[in-house]
Amino acid sequence: MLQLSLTSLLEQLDHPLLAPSKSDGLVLFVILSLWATHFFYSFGAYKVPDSFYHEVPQEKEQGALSSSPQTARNVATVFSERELDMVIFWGSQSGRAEMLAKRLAKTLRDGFNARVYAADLDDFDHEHLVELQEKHLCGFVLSTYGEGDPPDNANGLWKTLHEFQSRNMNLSRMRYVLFGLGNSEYRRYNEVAKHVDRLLQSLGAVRHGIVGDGDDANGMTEPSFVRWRNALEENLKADLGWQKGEFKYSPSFQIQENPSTGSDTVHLGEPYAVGQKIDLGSNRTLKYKTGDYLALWPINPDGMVSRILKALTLEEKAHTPIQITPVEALGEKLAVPSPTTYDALFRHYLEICAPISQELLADLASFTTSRESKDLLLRLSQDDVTFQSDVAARNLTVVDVLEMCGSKTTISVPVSFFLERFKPMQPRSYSISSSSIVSPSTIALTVAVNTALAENVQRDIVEQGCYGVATTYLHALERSINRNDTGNAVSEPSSVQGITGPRGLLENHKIFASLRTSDFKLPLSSSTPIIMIGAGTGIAPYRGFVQERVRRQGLGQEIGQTLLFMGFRHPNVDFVYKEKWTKCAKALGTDSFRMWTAFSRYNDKKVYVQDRVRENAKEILSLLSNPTGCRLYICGSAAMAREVVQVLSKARMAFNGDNEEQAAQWIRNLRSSKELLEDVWG
Ligand SMILES: Cc1cc2nc3c(=O)[nH]c(=O)nc-3n(C[C@H](O)[C@H](O)[C@H](O)COP(=O)(O)O)c2cc1C
Repeated sequence: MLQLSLTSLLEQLDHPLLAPSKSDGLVLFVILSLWATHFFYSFGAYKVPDSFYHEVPQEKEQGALSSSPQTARNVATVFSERELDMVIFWGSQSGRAEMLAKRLAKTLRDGFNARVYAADLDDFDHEHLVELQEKHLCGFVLSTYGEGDPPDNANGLWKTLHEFQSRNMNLSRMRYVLFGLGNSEYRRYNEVAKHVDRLLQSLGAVRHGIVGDGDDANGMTEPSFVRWRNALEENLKADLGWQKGEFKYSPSFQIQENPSTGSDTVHLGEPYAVGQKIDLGSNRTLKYKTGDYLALWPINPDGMVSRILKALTLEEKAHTPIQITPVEALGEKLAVPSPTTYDALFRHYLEICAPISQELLADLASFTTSRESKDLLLRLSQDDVTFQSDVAARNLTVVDVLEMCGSKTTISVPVSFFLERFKPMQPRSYSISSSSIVSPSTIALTVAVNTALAENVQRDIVEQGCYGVATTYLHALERSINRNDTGNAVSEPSSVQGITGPRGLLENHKIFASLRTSDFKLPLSSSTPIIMIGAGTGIAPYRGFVQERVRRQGLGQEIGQTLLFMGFRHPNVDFVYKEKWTKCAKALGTDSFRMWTAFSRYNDKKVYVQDRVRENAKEILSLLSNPTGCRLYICGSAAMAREVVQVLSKARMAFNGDNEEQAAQWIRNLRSSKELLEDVWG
């Protein structure tokens, strides 16, 4: 997991490096846009994979739940002082567990009229768990990362529970419920929740209900969570005597319209991460390195913003300054800046383009006064099959659903609900696909865009469903540059405000972005052999790698074996950089550079990149045993990476006589020595 301190997260990118120019980066982008049109006509809408949300800045404020700073980090004191029924802790890296913990707290508050709060694990010192009383119920919503590791903000709990175990401590007064988030494509599926449960059980703590598990691999996180929560509600009634009352929405945030707010203090869309004002413009010497990431802050398109403002009848007040404050007693933290405006809130600070969940649909039903709308929302949300076909398959967003319900007369959703239930806008990380020595002042990205959809969105042609917010934004930017250069609009992007940014900060095609370093780097010596394996946009960093090797060869350096394995769907659809690879092959010579392609939708026989790896496994193994070193890269989906690793392990067993454990150890060694570098998602 990559980490960045928030202060270094963003710079205003008026440095020429990150203001896209018409050269390499954008030429590249045009090529890709054309490719992407075909690609997505055939295979559906583009969604930015969850794993692009690499980091969630964890708030470091202390004691949000307690009145006294001395006792703020002691959960037992917080329970007593605030007369709480339950605290639900989240351990989350990219925000999903956090969101679920907050939702659970809200559902239990509104449904049971209980005093339930969600809290960041990092805000507490967990040795105080021993002071809990039996009436104090704890909830844990925990995701798993890396090799079955806890998310950063769960490290404290992890360490404390291990210490408790080694000291034979007793937690028998502790009562808890637990839901884990993971992805069964990973070897250690949901390991953190399972392990925390084992630790708590061994310490004598009492669990209510089962350990819930949401599997990202098959999109089951959401339905599993809802099922687990429904069962939990039954447990709370049966075991703890909690009583369900009439649903009563209690806003966690107060919104005050304040037209006289000084305009200088209003946040109009400048990047913001919890509690942090982002430093704009302090760094004028940005430099990237081949293999780094560009983290881009996207902007929701005008069409979506105006549709949501209309659905909430806020159009007239779109630019009125609003002050947002947490309702004190609830202790919920605000993840967007205040004061701001409704327009900036929906344009810059909330992820309103995400696909709507089953649970959100059900919750929207409580805000409608129309029987018809209520029935529609409940029907769509309660039946899994109908939800899949009528909502999920169409990638519907909250905006689509509000429009389906008609005007404000039939559904009136408070803005506070959006603040509670929608993720704050997060930057998307893209592997940079240019070489810093070949193209030091222009960054190239390899991005798949549904161009037809993106253009409709930019032209305000109402298009239902969600799409990649960042890629649509990049596409609009590219179109805007082309229009300006030729004076001849290719399309007429209406997202002018989005493109020029708040207070015109992004005029002349600038973007809010930051550089993120990575380990995914070329070896120091260009004579070291490299093996690159990737599929889809996973080939992005390899473009930069190969460019760099060609340049180094031009400078007279010796170039080691350079093997490239690429997986695409169809040679005429998504085989990007075809000519570039051919040119590189010529430049480097076939002694140094060789490439293999695998197409999964070309012939009757589906061929995947791992099949090409299998065919060439002997040579790959031999290069990896090169005494002077070799580097193996895998970039793309986690499923593909796992298959590739499996193929190599099997080859190792076949050719080197390893048993299964020895082959697994060989892979572990490659990883720890950084001879094997992986950049995977999903
Ligand atoms: C880099 C990375 C590593 C992951 N490692 C694991 C893993 O070892 N085991 C697992 O079950 N899930 C793993 N996952 C899946 C996450 O746990 C899952 O996507 C979860 O919903 C993320 O929740 P969060 O947003 O609260 O952090 C990994 C995800 C990423 C992006």
